[in-house]
Amino acid sequence: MESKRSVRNLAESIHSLLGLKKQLTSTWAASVCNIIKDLSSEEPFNSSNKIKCMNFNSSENKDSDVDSVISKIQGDLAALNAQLNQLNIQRRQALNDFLDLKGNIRVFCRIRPLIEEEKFGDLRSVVALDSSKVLLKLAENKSKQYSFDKVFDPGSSQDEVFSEVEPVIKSAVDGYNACIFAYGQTGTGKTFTMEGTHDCPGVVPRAIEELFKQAADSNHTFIITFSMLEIYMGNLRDLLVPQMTKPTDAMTQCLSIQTDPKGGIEIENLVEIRVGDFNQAKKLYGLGSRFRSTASTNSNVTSSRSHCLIRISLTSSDATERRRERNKIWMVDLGGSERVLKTKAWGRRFEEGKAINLSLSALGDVINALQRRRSHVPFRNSKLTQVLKDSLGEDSRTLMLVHVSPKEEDLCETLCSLGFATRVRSIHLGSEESTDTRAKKEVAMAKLLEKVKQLECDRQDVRKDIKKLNEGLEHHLSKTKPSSDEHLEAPHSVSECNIKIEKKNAKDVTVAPSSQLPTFMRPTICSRRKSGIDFPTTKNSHKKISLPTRKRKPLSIRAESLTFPLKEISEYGSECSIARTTCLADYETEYSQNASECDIKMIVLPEQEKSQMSFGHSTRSKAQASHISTEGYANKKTNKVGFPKYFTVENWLQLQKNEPTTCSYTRGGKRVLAIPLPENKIRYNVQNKADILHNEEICNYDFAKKKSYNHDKINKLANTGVTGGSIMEMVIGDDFVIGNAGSKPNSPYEKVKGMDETPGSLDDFVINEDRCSPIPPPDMRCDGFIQNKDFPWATESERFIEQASPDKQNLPESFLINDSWYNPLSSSDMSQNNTVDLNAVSHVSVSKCELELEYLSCNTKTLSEECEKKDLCGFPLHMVGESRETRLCLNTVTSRRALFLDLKDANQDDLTLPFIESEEKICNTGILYFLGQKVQILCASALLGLGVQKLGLGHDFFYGLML
Ligand SMILES: Nc1ncnc2c1ncn2[C@@H]1O[C@H](COP(=O)(O)OP(=O)(O)OP(=O)(O)O)[C@@H](O)[C@H]1O
Repeated sequence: MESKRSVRNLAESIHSLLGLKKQLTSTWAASVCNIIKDLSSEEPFNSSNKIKCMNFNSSENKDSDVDSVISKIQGDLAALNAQLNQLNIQRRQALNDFLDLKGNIRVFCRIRPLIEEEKFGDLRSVVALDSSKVLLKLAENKSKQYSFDKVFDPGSSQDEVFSEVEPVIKSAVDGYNACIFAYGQTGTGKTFTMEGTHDCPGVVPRAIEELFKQAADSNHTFIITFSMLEIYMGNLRDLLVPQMTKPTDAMTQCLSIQTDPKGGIEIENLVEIRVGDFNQAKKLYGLGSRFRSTASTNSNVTSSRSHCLIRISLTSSDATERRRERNKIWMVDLGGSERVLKTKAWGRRFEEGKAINLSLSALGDVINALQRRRSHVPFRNSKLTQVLKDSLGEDSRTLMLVHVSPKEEDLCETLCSLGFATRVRSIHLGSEESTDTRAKKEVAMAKLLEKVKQLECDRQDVRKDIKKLNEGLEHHLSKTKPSSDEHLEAPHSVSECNIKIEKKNAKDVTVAPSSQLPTFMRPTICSRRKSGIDFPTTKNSHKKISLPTRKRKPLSIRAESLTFPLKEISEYGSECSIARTTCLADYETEYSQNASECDIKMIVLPEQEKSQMSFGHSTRSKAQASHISTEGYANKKTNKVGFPKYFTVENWLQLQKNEPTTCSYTRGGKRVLAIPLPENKIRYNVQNKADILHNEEICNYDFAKKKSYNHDKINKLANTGVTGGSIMEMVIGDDFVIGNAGSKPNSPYEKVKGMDETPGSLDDFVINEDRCSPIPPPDMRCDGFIQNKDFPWATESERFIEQASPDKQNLPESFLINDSWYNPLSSSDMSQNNTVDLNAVSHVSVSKCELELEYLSCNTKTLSEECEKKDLCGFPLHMVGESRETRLCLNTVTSRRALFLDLKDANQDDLTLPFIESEEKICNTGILYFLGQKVQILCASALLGLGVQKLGLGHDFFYGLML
């Protein structure tokens, strides 16, 4: 009887599936496969079987009953999933109709309430007439009216604002790009709307929360990643990576904007962290907000001095009905427009305001061009418009929240803001609608919204049923005795089934020949097939891989990034990802609705770009570590490649907290990654081999036994972002080299290879280890450097001690350097007391490099006096010298060094003026601090024998010094 019932259930399931054939997906297919598999284990129901059944013992009977129940549940599950998908489609359709009626670009206006101290005058220039109109009082008997999609009066709550944003977030779950930005005069409440406060969270936290909710409700597997950046004075800054604030911090590199042939925008080097839930995203948001550039101005105590952009990317490879496989939401808190005359900003504040105004006017130009449907839209005029390019077009949802101040004195600014917002709004409206049309539209929209809500309720009910059935299924499965391993591994639910496919295929990824696509875009296996490239050979290549038939998708569909869990590979729980990998549907790429996860996820990597893969998009300090790829250590023989891994949020936050000095740079044409190592694990012995190799934590290399090193451990460390005081560096490429960051003077590695040569492999090092000798380093140059405060030999005393007494025995109390006495014991006191107490150490030449150090003899009180004596200016920064080299003399209390720095690449005109004329201003701008840090790094690197370093500061920087 049970068997018959099962067959009937199956028939029902198949019937329901066929009825909804359009929505068939691979996950459904997997469910049906399970049912069939279970049924096939049962014999056909005939008389002989009946006799057999009669002979079954009781336990067999019981098993058979349970199997039937399982089959039934699975059948029901398949039917419910079909229903759920149907509901999803209907909801999406209704939502799209609703948003289409509303318009792709919607503009809301929020009027800030008067704050306590402003209430005194209570002269309001702008008032909300109704939910869509504002009235601006221009003069006694003159006013102007503006219409918007929604007007939020001063009393409106964050809830009310978000209720209007919500549909856009829902639409983003359906694969639409979205851009929500807050615009307005400084101090009008943009940050309040976007970020909110702890008690009244703003749009960003609410949107992220909603996103996770919607993603969970959608019955699809999503990969959600979080990035945050700011555009400060025309430069992009990653807000998830702290900017350099200490001399020992890693140098940061620029983010660059890339455009694909279809106009899609990607930001190279931007840190992208996978977030599993709202709380994780919130933590990252908190981290990013901390690093944002804010300052007090006359208009706002905590004025944002930059545009802050939050990007949430969603990827779902199993939701074929989504608009795109990978889409993104930008949430932008624009810097406030301000009239410099009014804010009386000067110096840096003035420059910031200018940069903000410039980019806002570029945004205005773009919007103007879009509005007039010009053939040329000037996206390239500012970084802001470049970044938002693909989110401001027709195929995306744009939401602008214009903020205005109610104060009469802000009338001019309010007029500008409202004018700008009206222009934006007219992009989609063309001419103003009649009241009748508008009323009809409102009714239609209300109906659609009601329908969406109803469908969401239905969806919720179905999901509850699915949950119950899944629990029942698990319960019954646990009762059944596994008959084979295969049975044990049978996926219990649809989602588990997906994961299994992903895991399996992740192991089978291989390398394939190059393609013409830009760095951040790679063809999929599909495009390889089409272009005649062989299917990759895998570990299991003897097994023929059958590919499902493919259907063409519309050309506009693009799969940009695919990520999948690889739990058994990474014990840190981080997810493996083919980050920044784009396959364009119109670029030789076939895309299939029915393609298995395997097909989509096998990404072809050009051979010569193997080593770039993990770094192509993460050339910046900690971003390096976040995306470090096992492929950096790929075994050449097997050609096997791993994937870059997203940092887990916890690891990332931990990393920021401990402020490690992870850094990457290029040396001798090789990419070098320096990662922090656990504290107290490395023994420093200048006279010996690369100390790093003695560290059991890092590698098993034993010099005596010449055991080989351990790739895995290094990989793990790189991926977990172990923090601590010491650093190892490695060259990422065909092989890797490890050595000591900071290039210890007597490093055998340097001795063997020289810093200006391509670093050798570890084997080179081992072969030559006997030749190491404590000879001072050769004259060296390199493109980058890393310095860590915890390197004992980074201090002058160590270095001089080593020079004076290599074996550290019989240390002299002081020793002579160039006719001056240096007391190593006094150095620590000096730094603590912030005084300069050296006994006139002058002109220490570090090897043959072009950098000279001069130590001054003075203390804090007599600093100026001493400087004058030495014919130096008493001000913190002064230019000395002329001729071929520009000599910059830094003489700060803390650095207690003067440095003659080679700045020949810098523009002389830029340099001369500020240093001589604007010392006070320099102090006030804060740039000096930054420059000081840089110079300190240079000092330290000179002491380490690294030679001349470039300052890495453009003309903009020096221009800034003049302010
Ligand atoms: N709707 C509101 N309700 C209560 N307080 C508000 C509201 N809008 C703004 N404020 C308050 O006004 C002040 C300025 O707001 P906010 O910093 O968000 O302005 P802003 O537009 O982001 O300024 P800037 O462009 O200079 O960064 C803050 O103290 C904020 O709390």
